[in-house]
Amino acid sequence: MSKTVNEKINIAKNIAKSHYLNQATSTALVLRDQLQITGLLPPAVETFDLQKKRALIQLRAKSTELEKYIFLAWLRNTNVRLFYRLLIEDLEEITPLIYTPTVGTACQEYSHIYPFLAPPGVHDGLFLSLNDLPNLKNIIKNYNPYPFDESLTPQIAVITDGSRILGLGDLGVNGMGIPVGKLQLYVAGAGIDPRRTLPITLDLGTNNEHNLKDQFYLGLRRKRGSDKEFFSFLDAVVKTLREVYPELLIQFEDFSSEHAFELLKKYRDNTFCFNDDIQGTGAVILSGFINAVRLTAKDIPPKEHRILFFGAGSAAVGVAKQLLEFFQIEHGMTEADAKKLLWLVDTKGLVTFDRGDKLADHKVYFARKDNEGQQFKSLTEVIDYVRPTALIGFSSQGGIFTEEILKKLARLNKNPIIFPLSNPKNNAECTFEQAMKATNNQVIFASGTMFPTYTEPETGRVRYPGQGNNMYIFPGLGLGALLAKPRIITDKQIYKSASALAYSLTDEEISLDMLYPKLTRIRRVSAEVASAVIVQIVEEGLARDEEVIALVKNDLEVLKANKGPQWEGLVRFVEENMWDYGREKYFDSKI
Ligand SMILES: O=C([O-])CC(=O)C(=O)O
Ligand SMILES: [Mg+2]
Repeated sequence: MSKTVNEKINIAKNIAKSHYLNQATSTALVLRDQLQITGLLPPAVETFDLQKKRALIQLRAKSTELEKYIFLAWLRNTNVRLFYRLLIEDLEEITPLIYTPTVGTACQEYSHIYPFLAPPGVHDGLFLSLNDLPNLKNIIKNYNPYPFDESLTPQIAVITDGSRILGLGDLGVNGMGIPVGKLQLYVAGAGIDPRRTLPITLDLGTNNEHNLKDQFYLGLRRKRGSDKEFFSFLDAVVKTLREVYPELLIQFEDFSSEHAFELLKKYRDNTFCFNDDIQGTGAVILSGFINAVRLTAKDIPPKEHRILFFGAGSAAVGVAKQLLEFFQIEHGMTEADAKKLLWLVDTKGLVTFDRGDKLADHKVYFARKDNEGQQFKSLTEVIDYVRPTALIGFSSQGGIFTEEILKKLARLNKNPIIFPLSNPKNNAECTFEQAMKATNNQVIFASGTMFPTYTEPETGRVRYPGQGNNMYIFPGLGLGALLAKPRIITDKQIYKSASALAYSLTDEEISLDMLYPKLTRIRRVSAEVASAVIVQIVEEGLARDEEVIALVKNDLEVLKANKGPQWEGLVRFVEENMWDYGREKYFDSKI
């Protein structure tokens, strides 16, 4: 419904200081008069381009990554569209500043940098503490970043309890940087409307002694309580969120492993939700693995891979489960045979049935039974025993893939697959450069946080590290689900997101041996991921959006008649539904 000029001005007056519609120095003089803000801005009227240029210069003048993070947070909270223009147009430069690795430092420092994050009236996200239990509904309604348009209710919430932030452990409410950061990637990567995102941090206390002693720590000063307390609080939060926003998609993020698995089990069949660390990371690594299998196919038949996980938390087990599906679906293996290709190592060594300790539930399924009573403790011992073709790190132990380990892998394989996936950068098990040098440039590599490219000294050839980060999956997965409107997210939808990502590589990317597409293509890639998810939702009979159902059926017919490229109509529809910083112009100088 289009608004009349007067309505627009009324809205504008109400929100003259709105961070969303703020055009600052781009506001036309006539509009400044109408809004009664003449004199409150310097006289020059600038273009959006010039504003962006100044913002970039200011950003680049900051001397530390944390200062850049603070600057960008301030920009986002005062001028949303300028911020997103910067992020979208300079994605490779800005993403590491708002997300991993810098977001890790920002979370560690959150209580110290807090006052500079949000000007009055602007909220970074919603905090729900145990003390809020009696009043959850009203508090949830307090979070309303755009009260002037009732259609702009939240569509996606990213929720953490701060108990396992990246590989940094329990950071309590300081974990707020993560939901905020992830939702910015939803906007940049898949065009979710920034006004419809809801970052939530739950405060159930923290076991982080450093935070508890820090005078500036902004959360409850108490330790985390029992599982019973945790699950009943989560029940109340999820139930109330669904009452207030029945169509809300919930992304669980950075919960401690045990809780993460339990929450997913509890809610996956009755709530519109997924877990990013288990399912999103699982999908993104599966996708990189599909391409790694392709690259090594002439030397290793897919069914002969031997995959060693160093680290056995939520992400590792999530990836292992998806690889299991891959070998069954794509290579016709039985579940039992596929499981034999996977080994898990935790802090006590190779995960075996007869190790003598009580295994956490999520590890039991993958515990080896064929170890003939032998136990293997150190990584070196395990590697000598398993002789892996692929080594996947989820240990949060920076540098643990030493030169010796990397060389061992290179002796065992022509092209060893090495994925040091722990975040942020300092926790990565090795760097790209180390892996290239130790393997004579033969490694097939992906990390969780992006490393720089590597130039082979002998040939001058530039090599590209893969970034196996779930930011290639969750934005597209979320967008697809929001458009098709299923009531739940199924494993098959997640699987389809992974294969769509794997097959989204262009010929150029394939010729460069890349495992993942270039980050600069993220919107197109997200559209392809979203489309694959939508098709799956329709095929499962779960779609509730008539337009989407009709589109998929139409594309199917075109496909059957061999008339055009697969799902092109759908991909276009998805792209048309992406928010863009330039699309709305309430403050156009014409009004
Ligand atoms: O945020 C990231 O970079 C990936 C992720 O979910 C995690 O490490 O927990
Ligand atoms: Mg995470």
